[in-house]
Amino acid sequence: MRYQLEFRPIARKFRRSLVTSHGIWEVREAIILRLTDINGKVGWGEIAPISWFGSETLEQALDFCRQLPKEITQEIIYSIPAHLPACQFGFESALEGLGTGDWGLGTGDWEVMKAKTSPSSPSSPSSPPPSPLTYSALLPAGEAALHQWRSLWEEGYRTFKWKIGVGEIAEELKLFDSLIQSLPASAKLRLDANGGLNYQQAHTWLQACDNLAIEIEFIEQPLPVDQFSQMLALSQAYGTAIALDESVATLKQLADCYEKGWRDVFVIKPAIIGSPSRLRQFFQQHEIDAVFSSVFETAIARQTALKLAAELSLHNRAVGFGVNHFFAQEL
Ligand SMILES: O=C(O)CCC(=O)c1ccccc1C(=O)O
Ligand SMILES: [Mg+2]
Repeated sequence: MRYQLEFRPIARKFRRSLVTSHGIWEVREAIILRLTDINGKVGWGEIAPISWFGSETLEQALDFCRQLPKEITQEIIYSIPAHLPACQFGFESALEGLGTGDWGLGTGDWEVMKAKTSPSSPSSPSSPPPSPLTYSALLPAGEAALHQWRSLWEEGYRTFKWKIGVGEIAEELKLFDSLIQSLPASAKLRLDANGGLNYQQAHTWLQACDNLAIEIEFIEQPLPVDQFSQMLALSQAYGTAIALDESVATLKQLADCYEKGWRDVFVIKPAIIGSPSRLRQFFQQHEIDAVFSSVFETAIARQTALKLAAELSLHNRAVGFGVNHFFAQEL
């Protein structure tokens, strides 16, 4: 079977810029692609790389799309190289979705699709859509988290994630204390350092979490990717769980970390990890404690990512897809 390929770059501006220990992120760029078979059946895909996280760059993804013929085959799609993981995801999910109309995305039209995936569209709700999954809401970094959680709580979120390793540690520990004090007892909180702590600071944070009366669900990626053995030591030294995220950005990294003995939490970002079929294979072979997470994709990649989450997550972990409040407008 041959599929006609079309693709378009898109850009969406964050309502509030995303602040992590990697810096400030203002605009989410991605590529939307459409496959059409000879019967006119359409499949949508989205390539949403994050190069600072370990995937290809948007430019590399665009170059890859541009050098493809106008008509492509399944063989081409399943042989996309491992250094283009977001492309593997985008093309494979378009192929998988061919002719399906799940979640009201079953349109063949670019303009209709554009409206459906825009942040202001009612079909990309800011509250979680009905599904067996529970959702975690991403709080803004710094002090803004102290009041922002309330509106998210009202939308129905009960799990929250707060970025750390962004400001001064003493200041952040104070804010953390205030946040813990103000959150209802039934709320769950996870912390995400984006690799921004040093070994000493990681000890300080884990100690602070272990000392609380309530449980912090986990600390995500406390140390940089090259400090795997230190993170393994930390995960054995503290009661608070540690989740790897940047360390397992791609399937190869996921397999490597598992091989090297990681049995704590794994954050899985389906849209950048690589081929969905190989991700399924990995989950068939290994029972891992996985948390599925967004990369600020549109409803197109989100649909496939959440389908994978519903299929593959074993443990009762909220998925990190409560992020729509970060988006405002299309560019
Ligand atoms: O996982 C979540 O809860 C929200 C998504 C998120 O934090 C994120 C989104 C884009 C890029 C990196 C990250 C991250 O987890 O570090
Ligand atoms: Mg993270």
